[in-house]
Amino acid sequence: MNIIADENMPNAEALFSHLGQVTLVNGRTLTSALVKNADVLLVRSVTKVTEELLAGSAVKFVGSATIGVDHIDLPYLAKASIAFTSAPGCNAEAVADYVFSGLSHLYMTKKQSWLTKKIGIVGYGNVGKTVYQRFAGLGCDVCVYDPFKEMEQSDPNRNAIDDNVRFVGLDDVLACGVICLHAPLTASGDYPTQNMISEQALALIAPGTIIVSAGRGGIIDEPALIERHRQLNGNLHLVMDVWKGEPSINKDLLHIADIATPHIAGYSKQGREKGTLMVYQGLCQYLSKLNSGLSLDKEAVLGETFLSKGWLSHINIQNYGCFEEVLARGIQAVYDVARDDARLRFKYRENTADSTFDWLRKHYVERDEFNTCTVSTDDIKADRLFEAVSFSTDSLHDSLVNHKK
Ligand SMILES: NC(=O)C1=CN([C@@H]2O[C@H](COP(=O)(O)OP(=O)(O)OC[C@H]3O[C@@H](n4cnc5c(N)ncnc54)[C@H](O)[C@@H]3O)[C@@H](O)[C@H]2O)C=CC1
Ligand SMILES: O=C(O)C(=O)[C@H](O)COP(=O)(O)O
Repeated sequence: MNIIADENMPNAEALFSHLGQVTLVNGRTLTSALVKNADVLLVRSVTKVTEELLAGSAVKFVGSATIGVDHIDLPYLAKASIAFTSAPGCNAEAVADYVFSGLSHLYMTKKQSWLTKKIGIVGYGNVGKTVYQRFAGLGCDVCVYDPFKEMEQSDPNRNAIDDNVRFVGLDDVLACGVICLHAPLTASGDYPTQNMISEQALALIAPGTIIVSAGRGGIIDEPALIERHRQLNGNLHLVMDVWKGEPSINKDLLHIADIATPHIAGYSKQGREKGTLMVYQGLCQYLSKLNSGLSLDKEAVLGETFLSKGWLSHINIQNYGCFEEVLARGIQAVYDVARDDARLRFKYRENTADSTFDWLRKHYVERDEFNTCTVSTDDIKADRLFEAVSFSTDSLHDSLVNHKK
C-alpha cells in the first residue's frame, strides 16, 4: 500500500509504516502527479483535496489530521467513493490553551483585565465548548452564538446538548468585552461564516474589546477590522492566529495586532500527535472493514503509546498578586503566546515572503497542553482557577486519592 503523508504530521512514519510504504511530502505543494499512485493520502489543512488533485489516482482513503475540513471537497470524495476521516476535537485543548495564554498576555502587558468582562463565543463545537467550560469554571459571564447548536438544543426530539449554556444572537456576542471566534469557514448554507465579522458587525464592538480569532481566516473582514481599530483609536485588542489568504498575511493587521501568530493555536505537541493518531485509527478501522486481518485492539494500543507527556510536570506558584495575575503566571510558565508572536515578527522583519508563514509552522517550537502539568498553590481558590483551565492541582490530586480510598 502506498501512503502519501504530509511531512508535518508528527509520528506519521512511525505509526503508518507497518501498513505500507510511507512517503512524506510538502502538503502545500502536493500535485496530482505525486498522488497518482497513492492508495492513501494523509493531509493537513494546507492541502486542498479536490477532484483536480485526486481524479485518476488510486487513492481510496483520505485522512486529515485536523479539526477543520474546509480544505476538503467532501461531496467529491463521497461521489468518488473515497473514504474520509478527520480528527474532530484533536487540538481543542490546545486552542483553548492559546485563548487563555493570549488573555494572560494582555493582562500582564497591558493590564487588560478579562476575568470580570462579559465573554462571547462564536461556535459551540469541540473548541467553543472547551473554551466555554473553562470560562464558566472561572465564574465568568459567558454567552454563545451558534445557531445550529441552539436549534439542536430547542429541538424536543433531541437531547439538550448542554443544560446551562446560554445561546444568544450574534449582536449580543459582539457587545461582549471578550469575543472568541471558533466557527468553521463556510461559504454557503443558512449561516455562512465567511466575512461574518463584517463592517456592520464590527460597528457593534465597543472600545476596549478583546477579539481572539482562532477559527479560520476569512471569518473576519480584515480591512473592516483595521478600520474599526482606527476608529477606536487603537482601543481594540486583537489576538490573531488565523488570516485570510494564508500563507499570505495582511501586514497592516499584523502591525496593529497585540498578538499575531501563524495559525498555531492548535499546535500543542499532544494536539498534533492526537491528530495523527485519530487518522491512524480511522485508517485501521477502514482497513479492518476490508478484512485485511488487522486487529483493531492491537492497533489502538500501539497508537496510544505515541502520545507525549509534558516537559513541565509540576510548578509551584507563589500566591502574591491578584488571582488574575496568579493564573497568568501559571499559564505563562507552560505556554506564553508572546514567544510565538515574537518569532513571527522577527522572521517577517527578515523576510516578508509567504514562505515565512509555513517556515514558522514547520519549525514550530513544541509546547505542551496545560493538562500535562500539575500546579501547586497555597490557596484552594487559586487551585480551583487552575483546574478550570485544565491544569491538575495538588488538591485535585488529593481529593482523587481520598475518593479512591
Ligand atoms: N487556529 C487553529 O489552529 C485551529 C482552528 N480550528 C478551527 O476552529 C473551527 C472550530 O473547531 P471545532 O469547534 O472543533 O469544530 P466543530 O465542527 O466541532 O464545531 C464548529 C461549530 O461551529 C458552529 N457554527 C457553524 N456555523 C456557524 C455560524 N455561522 N455561527 C456560529 N457558529 C457556527 C457549528 O454549529 C459547530 O457547533 C474549525 O472548523 C477550524 O476551522 C480548529 C482547530 C485549530
Ligand atoms: O485542526 C485544525 O483545523 C487546524 O486549524 C490545525 O491546527 C491546522 O494545522 P495544519 O493542518 O495547517 O498544520
